Formats: sequence, structure tokens, C-alpha cells
Amino acid sequence: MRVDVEFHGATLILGHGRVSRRILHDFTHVFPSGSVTAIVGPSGSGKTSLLRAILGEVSPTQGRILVGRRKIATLSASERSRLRRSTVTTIHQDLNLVESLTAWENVLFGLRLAGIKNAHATADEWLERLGLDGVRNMFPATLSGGEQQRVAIARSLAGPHSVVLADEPTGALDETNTRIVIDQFKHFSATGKCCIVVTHDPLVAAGADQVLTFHDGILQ
Ligand SMILES: Nc1ncnc2c1ncn2[C@@H]1O[C@H](COP(=O)(O)OP(=O)(O)OP(=O)(O)O)[C@@H](O)[C@H]1O
Repeated sequence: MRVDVEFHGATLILGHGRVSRRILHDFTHVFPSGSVTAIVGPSGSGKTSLLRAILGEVSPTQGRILVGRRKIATLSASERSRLRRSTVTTIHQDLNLVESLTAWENVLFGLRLAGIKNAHATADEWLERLGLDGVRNMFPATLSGGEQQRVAIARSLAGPHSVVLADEPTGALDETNTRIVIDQFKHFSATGKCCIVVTHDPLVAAGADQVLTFHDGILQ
């Protein structure tokens, strides 16, 4: 299923009163399915908050944010969590791997949560895609930071979701593994899916189909 993420005249203000911060003003943009978009900008400019807005965790004070034509701010909590299970997957800086499961079981577990049964071959495929064949039976605590990060990426990209929101997904990776991850985001988007990646890494931005940059509080 092709799912676009759309902003229409969206203004996003975080917090209240003197501690409030405007990170979007009358922002209109379509993040199309079938493409990788990188979001770049200085620390504190609003990149992570933009992803939170797409998830409905913060709502625009004006305008609309749509995921697959559905206005995210009007969804109930249960509709939002259904959307998270079936349509929008996330790769957080906090990886949320299950410590008692091996790398392979973590990917399989993610697939089961998304309602995919008999997914052994899919878990195998995505571990291989991320160069993790050799560590498939290891537990997160015994993996390097970069390996853990790639397991979390495999778990998200392996699922049936149409949209991935990734927040600094290559922070712990060297150049070789960063290129592997970029290739897998491209593979994911080539199947008609929408990939939005917050990054400080120029390599990731260079590999994206489009780059949006926060300049002085304005995303363009
Ligand atoms: N609830 C809130 N109330 C007030 N300000 C907030 C709130 N949430 C976030 N902010 C501020 O909004 C700004 C944007 O934060 P955000 O985490 O989106 O930035 P970022 O671009 O992802 O930063 P980094 O690159 O450092 O991760 C920051 O200055 C942050 O302190």
C-alpha cells in the first residue's frame, strides 16, 4: 500500500508561554511514498519533533498532518497505536531491543507484533541485508553499538509498514555500515514505501532522494 506523509499549512509550537518554541510555520510538503527524504539541521532545530508530529505525539496548532490521507490529530489513541503496528514504523536513538532475545529473535518478534506469522525467512533475509549473519544468535548485550543499531534497523525495515521514521539511524556506524544502511533504506523505498530520516550524517543526506533543511527555525 502506498502511503504519503503530508503537511498542509502546519504550524508546530512546542511547550507553552515563555518556554514555547515554534519549529514549523505554515509548512506544506508531501513526503512521497517511494522515496527517501533526509531531514537535516542544527541540534535543537526541531528534527525529532517533526517525527513526533507525524506520529501524532504533538499536534500542529494550525494546519493538518496526514498519513495516508488520514488526519493524524483526529485519531483516537487506539487508532494511533494500530497505525504504529501496521503502517508507520520507527527507528529511535533508544533502540528498544529485547535483551532476552537474540538478534534474529528480535527481528522475528518485531514481525510477530506487526501480525506477520511464519516470518523466519524474512528475518533471515533482513539480518543478511544488514550484514548481521554472523551475529544472528547473539544477545543485544554482547553486540557492539553499531550491530545493535543495525538489528533495530532490520527489525523495522523487515515489517509490512509503508512508512519508516528514523532518528539518527547511523549514529553508531562506520562508513561501510552507513552505506549498507543507506542501500537498505533505498531498497525499502523502491518497493513504494516512504522513508524519512533525521540525520547529521552528510553520507546519509547525499544518499537521499530529497533533503529538507532547518534554517533559522524554518524547514525548507
Ligand atoms: N515540550 C517542549 N516544550 C518546549 N520546548 C521543547 C519541547 N520539546 C522540545 N522542545 C525544544 O524544541 C527544540 C527542538 O527539539 P528537537 O529534539 O526536535 O531538536 P533536534 O533538531 O532533533 O535536535 P538534536 O539534533 O539535538 O537531536 C529544542 O530546543 C527543544 O528543547
